[in-house]
Amino acid sequence: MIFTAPLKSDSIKMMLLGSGELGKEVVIEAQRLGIETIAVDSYNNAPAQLVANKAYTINMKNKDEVLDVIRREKPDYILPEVEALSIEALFEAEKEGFNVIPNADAVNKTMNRKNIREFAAVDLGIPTSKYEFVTTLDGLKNAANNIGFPCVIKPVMSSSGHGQSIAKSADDLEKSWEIAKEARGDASELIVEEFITFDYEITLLTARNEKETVFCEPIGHIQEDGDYIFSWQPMNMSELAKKRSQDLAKKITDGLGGRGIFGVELFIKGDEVYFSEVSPRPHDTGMVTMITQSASEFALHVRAVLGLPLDYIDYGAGASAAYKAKGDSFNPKVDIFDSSFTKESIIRVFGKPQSHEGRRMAVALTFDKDSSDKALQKSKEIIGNFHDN
Ligand SMILES: Nc1ncnc2c1ncn2[C@@H]1O[C@H](COP(=O)(O)OP(=O)(O)OP(=O)(O)O)[C@@H](O)[C@H]1O
Ligand SMILES: NCC(=O)N[C@@H]1O[C@H](COP(=O)([O-])[O-])[C@@H](O)[C@H]1O
Ligand SMILES: [Mg+2]
Repeated sequence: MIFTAPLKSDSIKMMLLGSGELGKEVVIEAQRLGIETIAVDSYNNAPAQLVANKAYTINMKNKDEVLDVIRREKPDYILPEVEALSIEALFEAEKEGFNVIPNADAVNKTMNRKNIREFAAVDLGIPTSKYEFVTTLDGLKNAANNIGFPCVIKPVMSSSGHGQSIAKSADDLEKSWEIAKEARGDASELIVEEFITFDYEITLLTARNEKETVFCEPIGHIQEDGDYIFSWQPMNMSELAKKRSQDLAKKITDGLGGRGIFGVELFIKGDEVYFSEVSPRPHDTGMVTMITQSASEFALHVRAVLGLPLDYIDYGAGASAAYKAKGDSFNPKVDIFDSSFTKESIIRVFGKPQSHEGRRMAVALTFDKDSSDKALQKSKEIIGNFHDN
């Protein structure tokens, strides 16, 4: 195939539905290939809007508003970047002939834990934790009893740990019920999951188009309150666990179909691999690829979307540490010492217009040719030296 690059940026259009830190990097990579970018989100000056050709601020959960920007701009590709958006609009857009990445059905399946869990466990026969779905507090109590303690309770629609809790005993269930209600997604239905005492967890970035599927080296990560704080690549795994992880990722991404990169989240215990969930888009833990790979997960996403070859060079080991705001501000600032800028580090400040406690605002990326442990240590040191202004 020949890729005819647009030499001025108005002949291929990509629209991002969601414009956070991940979308910002996608926009930059698309623009590097001459593509026109349109960044849509529910607040002004979202990170990707700061760098895109055009920006729209709309209610992303409103079908008509989403369809309106799509019909007005007529993008060649629509890239959902957040989960909280009108899925009806994506189905309708697809019906009208627009190209949703990877496809509306995959976005629908992955944005709802019930859909993706049943697709993986029932339709594809992939190993997962034990699970039940509930809609009432009594239902939750029953399900937790069946599954056993500790168990993990999550709204079927939520991300970044919102509304999620671990119940250690029956006494915790009412609190878990309340926590789930506060979630930003649809908290009317919950999943109760067996707590997997994994040795470690990974994101297996998997890029696919019609011609090939490419796996990045596995990314290990640490989550706090259901949100990632550190990631490193490569995660040292047994050959068997790695092979099983790749086979599982191939199965789930082939099942979802379409073009793009996917973040397949897996729990590993010995050589056993459990599927947790999958993002049909770049993954936050995958920001580390901006320092470890010649083509980051964002560049691979853009290439996969365009149907271009997905090969790249692995430079070595790296790590990422997320910087989260300590307080609320309309003029957020952070002090970063000179010593954070080394030949083996990259600092990315997202440019979010507003901070609130716990909001991810920046990331430190570090490189170490041979050791992810050393890279991780360096990223922890750098982030530990960030001071709220
Ligand atoms: N069944 C489980 N057993 C053990 N740990 C779990 C389980 N489910 C979730 N966790 C822990 O909580 C983290 C977040 O869970 P999950 O990925 O389902 O939520 P999320 O809100 O979608 O997160 P994100 O959007 O950041 O990927 C997991 O990465 C894992 O560390
Ligand atoms: N785990 C999903 C994830 O990391 N998504 C990333 O966070 C942004 C929202 O940030 P905000 O909540 O600070 O607005 C999203 O737009 C996306 O870039
Ligand atoms: Mg997750």
